[in-house]
Amino acid sequence: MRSPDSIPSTPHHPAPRVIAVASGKGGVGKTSVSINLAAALVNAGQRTLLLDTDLGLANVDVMLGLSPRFTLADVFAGRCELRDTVLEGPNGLMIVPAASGKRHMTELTPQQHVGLVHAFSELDLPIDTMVVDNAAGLADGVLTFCQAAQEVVVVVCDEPASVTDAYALIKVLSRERGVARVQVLANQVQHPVEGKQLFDKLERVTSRFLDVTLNYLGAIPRDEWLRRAVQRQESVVDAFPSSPSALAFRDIGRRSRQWQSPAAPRGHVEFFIERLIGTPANSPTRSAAA
Ligand SMILES: Nc1ncnc2c1ncn2[C@@H]1O[C@H](COP(=O)(O)OP(=O)(O)OP(=O)(O)O)[C@@H](O)[C@H]1O
Repeated sequence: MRSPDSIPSTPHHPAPRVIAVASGKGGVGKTSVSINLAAALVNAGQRTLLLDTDLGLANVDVMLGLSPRFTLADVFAGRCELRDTVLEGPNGLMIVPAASGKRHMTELTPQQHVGLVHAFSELDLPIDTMVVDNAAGLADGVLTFCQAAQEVVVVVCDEPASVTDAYALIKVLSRERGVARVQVLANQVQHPVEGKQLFDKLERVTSRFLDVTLNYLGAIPRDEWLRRAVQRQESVVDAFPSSPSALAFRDIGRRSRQWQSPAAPRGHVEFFIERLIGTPANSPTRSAAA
């Protein structure tokens, strides 16, 4: 990555809104949600970038049938700049892929996670929204990317471990990272009521023990069309636009403007912070990702 003295002056494009998708437990459909939410936002006319930060088990590129020339692993190894990793996906969706199976990529230091967050301020692309697909679990990288986003979407499904792990994630984000608002998305529901019941269950505990506001984004049905789309290496939004899950994603994407983003930066590590506060990019932590 570039050294601080070769950083260009203030970028031309306004700061995009950053949505971090996380779940605590693995396998609940977080990557499917990230891909389809990004595709739905593109459908709604937003210029969208999908960032895969699952540095140990990346799969956004595989799920979309893309063959990246460079990934984030190459950025950290100094083989390319962050901008070189950006791939063009379906309908102009931009994608920054991670690297699968590179064990050392899961061992990045907290400074390197922060460095990656700051490196995005230099990426002067015309983006309205960036969707960040996180790894499962509560590792430092997940917490840093969620903390640095304007919105955190926690994906839950109707399994006890999913609900307890989602609660554990929200608790750490709230108590240790100052996250004050979390969007909850129920996935793989059998019936719309099930999604709201899951949300109510989570909210009952968080409102009792944590200082965090939960907002219910809605539910994505368990849908055989989504599985077929995965097999075709496409988003269900593009492959089967009138399927139940595609309609639900499009509805959530359309409403995303009303999630009430905070107007001002929160004053800690944040994606595109330099652009939000309107000063030239110049952070000593920037070179940490190099
Ligand atoms: N709404 C849904 N309907 C049907 N199948 C789904 C749905 N959401 C996800 N799946 C299926 O569940 C499986 C896991 O999904 P996905 O890889 O998105 O989960 P994940 O939470 O990102 O997993 P991990 O954290 O382990 O990477 C996939 O095979 C996907 O096809």
